[in-house]
Amino acid sequence: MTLQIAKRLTNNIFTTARTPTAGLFSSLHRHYPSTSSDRITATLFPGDGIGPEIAESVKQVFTAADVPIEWEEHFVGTEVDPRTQSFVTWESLESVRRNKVGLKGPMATPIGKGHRSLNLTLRKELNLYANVRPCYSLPGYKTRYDNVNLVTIRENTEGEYSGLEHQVVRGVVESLKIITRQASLRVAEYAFYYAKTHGRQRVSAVHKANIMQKTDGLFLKCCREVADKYPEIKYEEVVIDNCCMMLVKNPTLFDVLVMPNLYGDIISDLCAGLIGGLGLTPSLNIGEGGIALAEAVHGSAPDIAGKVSINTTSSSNKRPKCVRIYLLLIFTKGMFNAEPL
Ligand SMILES: NC(=O)C1=CN([C@@H]2O[C@H](COP(=O)(O)OP(=O)(O)OC[C@H]3O[C@@H](n4cnc5c(N)ncnc54)[C@H](O)[C@@H]3O)[C@@H](O)[C@H]2O)C=CC1
Ligand SMILES: CC(C)CC(=O)C(=O)O
Repeated sequence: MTLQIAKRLTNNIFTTARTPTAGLFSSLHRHYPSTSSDRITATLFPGDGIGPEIAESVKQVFTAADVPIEWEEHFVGTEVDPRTQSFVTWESLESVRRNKVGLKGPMATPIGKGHRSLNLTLRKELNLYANVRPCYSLPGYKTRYDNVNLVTIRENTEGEYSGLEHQVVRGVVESLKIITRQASLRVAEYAFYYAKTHGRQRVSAVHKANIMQKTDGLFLKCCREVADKYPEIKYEEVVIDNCCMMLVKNPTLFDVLVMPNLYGDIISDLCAGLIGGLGLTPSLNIGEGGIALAEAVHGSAPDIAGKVSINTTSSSNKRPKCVRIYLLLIFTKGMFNAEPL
């Protein structure tokens, strides 16, 4: 039944998405076995703000669709766990490590104060090194562009989000941007492997190496090294500011984009805007050892939480939110075609 629903939905949705649906279905087969005795256990973090509302819909959809899945629900703790130095508990991390697959709602982080970001804890502790964010125009959903079909792949563990900030003297603070060869190579490897296994033609590395010569320079060097191993994939480099302009002017100029952490955070929101908003874009955090933790691109949206106005496609679109969430999962399951490193 799951596959029938998936097929009907994807036939409607993916006709213009030009995604390799055959691969999508084989991956669904792999991950949703046909016998109900083979149940998948997945970790579920309802998260904050609109997160619990979304999580509730996911559960309802999966129950209605008879998906053979058991949710292992985990909530953010009320006290800092000394083992993680975060409100994310050690038991939650162990659940994802054990199940290898999970879905997380958005988690709020206070601005400019407070505890270690919950998202950063998950990404760093679970080594979720690549954040894959596909962005496709949805048929029937009119925006300025009809033909967006790109994927951003964001380095997810370091860069500007290393969480290393301190005061040098009063009135002067420093934030360290860390770029390592190891993390840059593995995200570049993932991007090229993803491009190859998804029939994509081109990988663009997004950077600001003209100014950040050492950090972004190393990132580019790693991308070039990996590019040499994939002669069949066209490789190019685009400066981040120019990339923003090109994306807004003509998103079809891009295929797969790989970039350091902060740029990926910003560019993926920009891309969501191209196709209608943050309610439309899924993402999958890929970790070492085959971990895959799916989440939406958006945050906890405190401004609309509890108002039953979560925009899952758009306020003017009548597609129910549960369908959108189901699609999100189908999208993210499709990403399993690229084997994690
Ligand atoms: N992966 C995660 O868990 C993320 C968490 N955050 C956290 O979320 C909190 C709120 O962050 P914001 O900057 O406000 O970003 P946000 O993504 O939560 O919201 C930005 C705007 O988009 C709207 N929006 C978001 N999701 C929507 C949806 N599904 N349907 C309709 N409208 C939607 C919101 O109403 C808001 O106007 C912060 O604490 C932030 O740190 C932010 C981004 C990602
Ligand atoms: C709060 C951030 C670390 C998360 C974020 O902005 C994102 O996932 O896009």
